[in-house]
Amino acid sequence: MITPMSASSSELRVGSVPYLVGRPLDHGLGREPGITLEHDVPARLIERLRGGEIDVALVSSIELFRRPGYRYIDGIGVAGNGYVGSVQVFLRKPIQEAASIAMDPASRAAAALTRSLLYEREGGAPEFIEVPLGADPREAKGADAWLRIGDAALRETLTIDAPAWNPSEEWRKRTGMPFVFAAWIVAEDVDIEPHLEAFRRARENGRSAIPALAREAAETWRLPEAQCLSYLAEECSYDPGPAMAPSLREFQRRAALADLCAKDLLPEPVHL
Ligand SMILES: C=C(O[C@@H]1C=C(C(=O)O)C=C[C@H]1O)C(=O)O
Repeated sequence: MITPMSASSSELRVGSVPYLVGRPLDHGLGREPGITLEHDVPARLIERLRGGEIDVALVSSIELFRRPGYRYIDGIGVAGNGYVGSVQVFLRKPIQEAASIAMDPASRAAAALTRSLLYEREGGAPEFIEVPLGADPREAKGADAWLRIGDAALRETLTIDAPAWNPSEEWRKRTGMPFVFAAWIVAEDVDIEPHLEAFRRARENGRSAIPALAREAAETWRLPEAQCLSYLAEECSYDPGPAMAPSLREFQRRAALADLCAKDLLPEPVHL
């Protein structure tokens, strides 16, 4: 794979999600010397990380357990404390009765979480319908429910009182832990250490920017500012800290049981 000429070999090529939930962690990162920052949906970021087109990505935690050689920045990531308005399984039938669920094609972590939580459902797991990238899972033929992530899910949640099942809330009930949706995943042989300070600064700047981010989102989407703020500041957390590694391990254990990842990969944490 030929890398773009604009990225010199010493530049760290960083990817992040295009959703509001990524902003508190990547704030100003693209203006740091030696770093280029691009946004793309999680499924595409993973392809680009695997293909060597990017070096680091704020992306689906499950990827850590699907390929050897990754590391991750410890202590920071996109985590759900419980209910999270931007990761929803919207329902046409109650979750216990849904025979088929269409998956958001952009998602990898929420998709694996949903599958692993329903793996041992009483009466058997539902069928999971994969739809192509760019397609709307809501339109999948015959689906009793559909998973949606990101801004589209958040806006649907806050504007329509649609029945939904919340995977992150279910995870909290079952495990008592926050759920880590996304981590800064570092590709093999990438020298992240000289750039760690920039990632720490982005997190600090992002923390201070949360009220402004909530205000902007509320204006753009014509939503109540208080709800956007409670989404960013309370439902989501960006500093899972020492809870991060045990939560990731528990996710790996449960996902491996459902055959969704390797049970024995041990990605190394990079201390910030
Ligand atoms: C909370 C979210 O976390 C995310 C969910 C991801 C996934 O399902 O693969 C990946 C990165 C994050 O964007 C969200 O997108 O709403």
